[in-house]
This record gives sequence, C-alpha cells and structure tokens, in this order.
Amino acid sequence: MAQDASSIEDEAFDFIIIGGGTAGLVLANRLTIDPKVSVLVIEAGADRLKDPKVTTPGLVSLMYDDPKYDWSFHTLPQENLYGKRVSHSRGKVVGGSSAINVLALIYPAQSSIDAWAKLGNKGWDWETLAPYYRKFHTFNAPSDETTEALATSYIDEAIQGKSGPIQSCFPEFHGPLGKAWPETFKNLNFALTSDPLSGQSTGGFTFLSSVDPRTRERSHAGSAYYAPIVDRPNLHLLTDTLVEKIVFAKSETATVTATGVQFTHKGSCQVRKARNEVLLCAGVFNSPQILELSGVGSSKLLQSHGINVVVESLNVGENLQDHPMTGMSFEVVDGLATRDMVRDPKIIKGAMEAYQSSRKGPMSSTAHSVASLPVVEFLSEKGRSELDQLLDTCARASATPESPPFQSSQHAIIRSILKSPNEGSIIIGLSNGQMHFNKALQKDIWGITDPGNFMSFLVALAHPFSRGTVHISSPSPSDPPAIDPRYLSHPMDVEILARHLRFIPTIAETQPLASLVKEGGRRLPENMDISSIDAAKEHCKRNLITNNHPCGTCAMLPYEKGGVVDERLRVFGVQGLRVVDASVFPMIPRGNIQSSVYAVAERAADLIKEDWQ
Ligand SMILES: Cc1cc2nc3c(=O)[nH]c(=O)nc-3n(C[C@H](O)[C@H](O)[C@H](O)COP(=O)(O)OP(=O)(O)OC[C@H]3O[C@@H](n4cnc5c(N)ncnc54)[C@H](O)[C@@H]3O)c2cc1C
Repeated sequence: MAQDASSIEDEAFDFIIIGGGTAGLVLANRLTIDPKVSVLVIEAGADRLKDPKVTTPGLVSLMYDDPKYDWSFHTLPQENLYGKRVSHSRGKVVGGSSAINVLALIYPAQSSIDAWAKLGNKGWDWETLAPYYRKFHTFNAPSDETTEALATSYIDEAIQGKSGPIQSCFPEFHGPLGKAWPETFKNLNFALTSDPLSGQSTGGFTFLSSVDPRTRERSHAGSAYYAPIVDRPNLHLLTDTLVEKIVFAKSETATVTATGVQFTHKGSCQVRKARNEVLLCAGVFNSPQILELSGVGSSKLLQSHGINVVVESLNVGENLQDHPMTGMSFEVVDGLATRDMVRDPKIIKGAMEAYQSSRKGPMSSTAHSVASLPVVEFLSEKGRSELDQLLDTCARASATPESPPFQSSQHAIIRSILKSPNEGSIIIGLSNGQMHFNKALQKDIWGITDPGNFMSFLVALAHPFSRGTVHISSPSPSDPPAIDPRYLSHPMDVEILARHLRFIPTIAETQPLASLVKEGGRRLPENMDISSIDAAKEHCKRNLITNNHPCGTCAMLPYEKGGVVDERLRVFGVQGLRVVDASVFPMIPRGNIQSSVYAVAERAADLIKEDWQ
C-alpha cells in the first residue's frame, strides 16, 4: 500500500521498481503474487486513482500540461519543423501514461513484432508475444445495437483476452461519424481484413477502448493492476517521490551490481536496498535519464556533466522513435453534434450529469475510428517503381559514415513493409472536433478556439525512418532531459506522410462520410494547400505533432547493434538491473503502443520469475 518512507525505514526489498506507471505496475502485480517476494514501487507522481479527470474518458484532455498529472516535456527545437518544439505529455501519476492516455486499445501488426526477433532478439517474435497480448486484457462484447452501428462483428472472440486485468470494450455512445467510418472505408476498397489482434489486418474500423464497461471508467495500470492488490503486505508504493539514481556496488573482479535506489521523499534524500534486482520502468524519457544520472551511459557525455562513469554504455538514450502526426479539420453539416459543442457550459453540465447518473453520454467515450493503410499512390505498377526510386534516393541521402549501428537493418525492415500491399504504413484516425496541428502545447492542439463544429483527420506515420535521442541536460534529476526526436530528418518520412495527407480529401468525399461534411464549409488550418506533393510536405513540416508513442531509448538489441538491454531485458554490463517499459522496444510497432507495453511487461514478469525461481 501507499505509505510514508519513514514507515519502511530499515527495510530492503527483493525488487525495487522505479516508476509506478504502465509497465511498472504490471511487474508489481505479477511479482507480488508470491507472498514471499517483497516489492517497493517508487513513483514520482501522486495517487489520483479516484480523480474524475483520470477516471472519466471524456475529461482526458483536461490533464494535459497540468503538472498534477503530466511531466509536460518539450522537444528541442526541431530543425525540420522550422524550429518548433513539440510538446510531449507523459503521465506523472500512479498508472503513468496509461492513466492519461486517450484509451485507444489497438494491436500491432505481426510484422512489427517479428521485426524485433529479426534484429537479433531471440524469442521476441509474434508467436511468443501473442499470448501476452491476450494475457493483459479481458474483452467485453458490445450490445447488439453497437455491433450493428459500429460494424464491430469483425471481433474474433477466440483470440481475445478472457481474464486479464485491463478491460476492453467498445463505446456505447456514438453518433453518425463513427457509424459512417467503417462503411466509408469499405467503399474505398479498404474494408477491415480481419480482427487486428490477429496481427494481420489493414483497413478502416472501430477500435476498442481501455474502459471498464461496468463503470464506463478508464481501465489502466493503476486501476486494473494496482488497485485490486493494494492490501498485499509484500507490496509497498511510495508516491510523490523522485528517484535520483540507482546505487551500484563494484566487486573485486570489477562486476558492477545494482544494489539499491536513491530518491527524494518529502525533501529528504534516502536510499533503499534491493536484494535481487532494480527494475527501471520510468518510461521512454526518464529511464535513459536515470541510467545516465547513475553513471551508465557514454563516458564522454557523463564526464561533460561531472558524473562518475560506472559502466560505459554507448547506446543509452539513442534510437528514439515516435509516430509523427499531422492532419486537417473539416466543418461538419449543421446540427451534427461534435466535441466542439462543449464550448457551451450548459452542454458540459448536461454531459457530466448524464455520465454521473447513468454512465452514458459523450463523457463515457473518446474517439473510436481508425484505419491502417498502405500508400494508395504506390499500389499501381507506376507507383511501385516510384516507391523504389524514392527509397533508393532517400537511402543514399541518409547513409553517412556516422549512421548508427541499428540503421541499416531497421531500414531494410521498413522498406519491406512499405513495399507490401498488405501492410499499413499509416494510421489515420478520426476525431469528432476541431484540432490545431500548428500549435505546440497539447491543450492548444485540442483547444476549441474556432467557431463551428468540425471533424478532424489525423495521419500518423506508422513506420518512421527518422531516429532521435534523449540525454540528460544537466546532472540534476529535477531538470528535464534534452529530447530530440529529429522528426522528418529522414527524407522518406515526409514523402510518405505527405502522400497520405493528400488522400484525406478523398476519404472526406466518399460516402457516407461525405454527407456529413458541410458543403463549402471551413477547413483547418485555414488557407491549407496540399495541391502538390511539395505543398503537402510543407503542410507536414508546419503542422507536425506527436501521436504520443515515443519509444526505443534503452533498446533491446545486441550491444554492437545499438542495444542497452539483452533479450531478458538486463542492462549490458550490470548485474541486478533490468529496464521494462516502452524504452526497450527496438523498433516502434504500427498503431498505438500501450498494448505492446502491457504485453512486454507481462512477458518481462515471466522472465524475472524464471530467473529467480
Ligand atoms: C497523452 C498520451 C496519449 C496516449 N494515447 C494512447 C492511446 O490512446 N493508446 C495507446 O495505445 N497508447 C497511448 N499512449 C501511449 C502509452 O500510453 C504509453 O506509451 C505507455 O503508457 C508508456 O508506458 P511506460 O510504462 O513505458 O511509461 P509510463 O506509463 O509513462 O510510466 C513511467 C512512470 O515512471 C514514473 N517516473 C518517471 N521518472 C521517475 C522518477 N525519476 N522517479 C519516480 N518515478 C518516475 C512516471 O511518473 C510514470 O508513472 C499515449 C500516451 C500519452 C502520453
């Protein structure tokens, strides 16, 4: 249970978990099933399990850029985005980013996960991981009315999770937009090919949400993995506590072992010992930061900040990947209700009352329409040869003597995915409200500042070539790390994104969605020009945001290929230390990544238990 550090003054623990977020709480739950195993979780944020902003799906955007919930990171000025600093929310509460995300439960393509094995990680292929995508969740079937309206009969119940902690369900509140979406993609010859959990699908569909259908509240690592076991005597959680560094011991034979964790709690600096292992689950930006602050990283960088080098590990903080996203908004026909209507306080009041009294209405759900497509222009014979030419030109432009060690094998995998007509290279989402892609802060991107009601199309690159970095900016644990995703630094990324962007008007002009777009209505951004590829590329550069899926900064790869952890997630060069969170993904999977974080953490729990049997 959550407690004061003074009440656990002299204790050592079998495992100390740094970060009570998505992956950290999966480990906490699974490891403490054995009452003989003691676990301490240390979380920088507060316990807000009962906070309506966390629990109510429709209130999600109120948490962004609020330090009570959000680390509110910003990238360094991005060279290819005219110096824009892209804002990155990250959950700073019990449950981590799963407590503030937009609840989309989407599964990756098989090829995305098989890529991990191809890169040298034995046992990390789809076949091994598929059971873990089922283990973390329980699927809840929709009503007949929803099955009909949102075309959800694609669900193959045989492959869905039956007893996992996270609850998945479809929204029972939906309007004409959600209904029109799957039908529109069918009319574009992009009907969903199979249940996405098969790893084999492309096409447009209604996706599941991480919502508990009994309460219509968010189902996240905090509510589903931690809250039910809060009374286990072998589990301890310290909240509002910032980890400063991992403590190491060096043996006579120079073996380095993680022996504990140093943290600040209520203004005092303290250390707790770990008998077995320290499990670093602080997320894609903070995990590499904590390794570097602890002396694990590039000696050149650490020495420049006056930090003692414990283990030289050149790849910490490298290999940062994300799904860059852009899009546009279309005004909808008069009378069609969208999220924009919440600008009227009476409507918010009514929606909140409906949610509180019967768990119904707009507050009970978030966006639920998505599609995964290949580049349509590249499907013809002419298009295929254009793609080959582009790939060759871009490969020449990006190959430099300083190319990172993982680049050529990762790029070969992306090339083969792009060339397959059965793989999606983009995720297109629909949001029922206006969006402002040229803004930097999350709250401004989602702000309802323009008159009128809109629908927005979001286009996110599923398989980016660009790779960035995150490194400490100072020796102080309180200073945010320097985040540099190097968005669009590989020329192929903007080529793909621009082509998909130009496909949006075709979607908007296809029935039945077309009948919901206002004739002669406004479009955002105003004066948008995507009439040529070059103009569309310019739109991408000026209107790029993140789809919030950064990963890869403590990559699971062979060391010489750019790895930080091995295939049992153990940090190279150190005993008793693993990383378990989105930072270990060697390559970003297609689609939203929380399902992969849960699956990886479930598998990690099994690996840890196996090693300590
Ligand atoms: C705004 C947003 C929307 C998203 N939407 C979706 C979506 O709809 N669907 C989807 O699939 N994915 C979504 N994602 C992505 C997904 O939620 C994350 O990738 C995933 O939850 C990350 O899990 P994690 O375990 O790696 O890190 P986190 O869940 O972020 O956990 C890290 C934890 O470590 C703690 N921590 C960090 N540093 C320290 C320190 N020094 N001391 C103590 N504690 C520390 C943090 O406070 C946090 O609780 C979204 C993410 C965001 C931010």
